[in-house]
Amino acid sequence: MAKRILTTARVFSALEPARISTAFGNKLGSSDVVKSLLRSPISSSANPRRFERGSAYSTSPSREQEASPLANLKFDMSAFPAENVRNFSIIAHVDHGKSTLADRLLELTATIRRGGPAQYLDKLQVEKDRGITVKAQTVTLVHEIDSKPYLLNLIDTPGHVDFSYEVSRSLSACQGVILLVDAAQGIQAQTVANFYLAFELDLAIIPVLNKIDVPTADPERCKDQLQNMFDIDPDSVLQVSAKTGKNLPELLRAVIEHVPPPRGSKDAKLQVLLFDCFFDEYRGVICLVEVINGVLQKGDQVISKASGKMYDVLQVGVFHPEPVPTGSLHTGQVGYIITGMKTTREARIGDTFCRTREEKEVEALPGFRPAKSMVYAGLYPLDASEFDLLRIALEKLTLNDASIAVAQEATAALGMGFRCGFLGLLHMDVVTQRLEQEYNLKVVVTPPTVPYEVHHENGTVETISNPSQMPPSHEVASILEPTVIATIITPQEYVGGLLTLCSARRGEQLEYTFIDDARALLKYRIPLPEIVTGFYDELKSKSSGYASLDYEEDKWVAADVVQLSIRVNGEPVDAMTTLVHRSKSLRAGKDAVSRFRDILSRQLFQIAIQAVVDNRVIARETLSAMRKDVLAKCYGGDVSRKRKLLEKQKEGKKRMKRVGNVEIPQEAFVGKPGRSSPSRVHLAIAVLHASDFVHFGLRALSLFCLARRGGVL
Ligand SMILES: Nc1nc2c(ncn2[C@@H]2O[C@H](COP(=O)(O)OP(=O)(O)OP(=O)(O)O)[C@@H](O)[C@H]2O)c(=O)[nH]1
Repeated sequence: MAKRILTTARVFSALEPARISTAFGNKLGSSDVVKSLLRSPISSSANPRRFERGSAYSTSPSREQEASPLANLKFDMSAFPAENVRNFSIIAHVDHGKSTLADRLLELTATIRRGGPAQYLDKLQVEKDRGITVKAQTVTLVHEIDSKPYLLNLIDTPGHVDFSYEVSRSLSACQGVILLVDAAQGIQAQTVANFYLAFELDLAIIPVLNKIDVPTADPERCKDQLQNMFDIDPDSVLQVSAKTGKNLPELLRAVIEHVPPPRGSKDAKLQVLLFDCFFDEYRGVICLVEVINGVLQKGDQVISKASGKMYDVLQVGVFHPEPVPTGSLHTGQVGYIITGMKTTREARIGDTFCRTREEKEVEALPGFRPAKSMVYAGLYPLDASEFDLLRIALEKLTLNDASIAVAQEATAALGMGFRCGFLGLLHMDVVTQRLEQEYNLKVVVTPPTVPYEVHHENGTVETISNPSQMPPSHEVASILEPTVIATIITPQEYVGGLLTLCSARRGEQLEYTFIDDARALLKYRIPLPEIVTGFYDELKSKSSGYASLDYEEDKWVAADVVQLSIRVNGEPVDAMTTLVHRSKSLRAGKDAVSRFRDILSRQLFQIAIQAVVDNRVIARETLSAMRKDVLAKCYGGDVSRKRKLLEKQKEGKKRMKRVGNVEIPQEAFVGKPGRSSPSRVHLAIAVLHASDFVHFGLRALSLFCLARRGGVL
């Protein structure tokens, strides 16, 4: 099928015999021609202030020392007409080497010094810790070929499925992509998804095999896969090593020769696409833009086509790799503008800016669909007194990441907190890690759930993201759940296990093809709730880690969904309420009560843990009472004395059962995301159920009194 669709793909023959005599590592970007295009150094006062610490673009002093001396020079943007501009992106599956390749390209063009920190563009602490890209980054490079200077705008994109929205947005500011494939791993699920993203946008695609230095690399097999899947001519595939730098000058030449220049006209009326933004503590919102037509200058007054608000352009610049003010951006160029916007909510991604006086004559660009939350979870401060700190931290995080949806909520078990919507489980994990690292906040995360569309008997429709808000079943006409189209690529020997997994997860098979003689591609429509409950982990374990997964949202379908609640000694634990498919409710109920039993510590009285669906107990576990050996001090064989002591103990326990309450450790509330559990979300300290420490004090006191009155416990 892919073959049929893709016969017209604009995949270019990337390779010609290397014509660049400069060896890898030469500072091409600082050649005389390039230098002449850079104006004199700007004064230190005009130097961009360092961006907010912890923000997407924060820089540490060591980073600045590593940055190119050219970062302190001012570009003469008019020296780069549109035909000398190339806007391109690197797209690939997770870990296929995008950020490493970006590093090498930055070094090759003398944008940063060689031997600096790895993955230069991955600036968030969480990106460095996990070795993944979360936020797309834009950087402007200057490169000279055949004595002609080019301005290259490179966007490094994330590879994980959660951030594919970020990729699609970034691609709208590009005319071409480097489709990077790990030569040892071959095509993976995100390779396919990203290829189609670029293909649908009609971008030039430069196929590149990376990691050819790895002994297990098999470039020929990968070329076959590219041909089978995407109809790419094997001779057009470039082979590089981002690690050693092999063939990278040729890659830059291929970009310049095969990515078309931006199509806009410098004489047309100003039209600017806003494709991303982030917040800087000192300068407010920084908008990342591509000038589609005309020339944008500092001091211009522009208007947003989406909101009708007017803004003065206070600063214009490019990232090289740190922000460098340029005073203007010309047709086709990608850079940033500062307009004095106060919040990132004001900057509508996909918006068009034009000159205020030309508003009527300039059309709005098509824009993007808004980011949608796929997974919801409750975030509660570990220490209830930190609620305000959590609110402030979430406000700050959402300034830089508008894809997090936040609404305040409260539960009896965990107190005040927030119900947050995320792009996926990894996104959720990243946000909780950032709360800890950047704001020193420890949070409890409840089990993730997906939104459901509830059609009421009275004809109204609402989307529910909190399971405890599900109306009683007699008020509900139908419930719809979201589904995704999942693409799985796996070595052939694991196909059987994965087919079983997909059908156990209520999947509907759409496609089953082979991408070469050893690997298969499976396409399934799977309900999203099945994906967020450990699907990825199971997929990896069933395929010994070899299968890869990508998914995109699909339609909403009717589902028999029920509310599963957990009761401890008859008291519902609202934070543990979940929505599950009826066919899975028994299994889920049994799992939940047995997990609870393992987590709860035994008390001096019996604890009943029940799973309830439609007011019916479907699973139960009983945690027996801890038994104090009241006979320990009773020497000799006086049976009646022993019996008396045991009777007293029994009586005491009965009374305790009535008044006693149960400590539920925080671990019980922590969600078990499918990909990786929020390990850093502090399971160490047990928190008290419902009421906090004051209540606990009172309870301890009453237990103590009881014990005194009962004589024996
Ligand atoms: N041997 C070898 N290793 C490489 C090469 N390119 C990248 N790597 C390694 O592969 C791993 C992943 O590289 P990254 O650059 O982080 O991959 P990525 O595609 O940016 O990852 P995400 O942003 O998470 O999607 C790192 O350990 C790199 O050092 C290469 O050409 N050869």
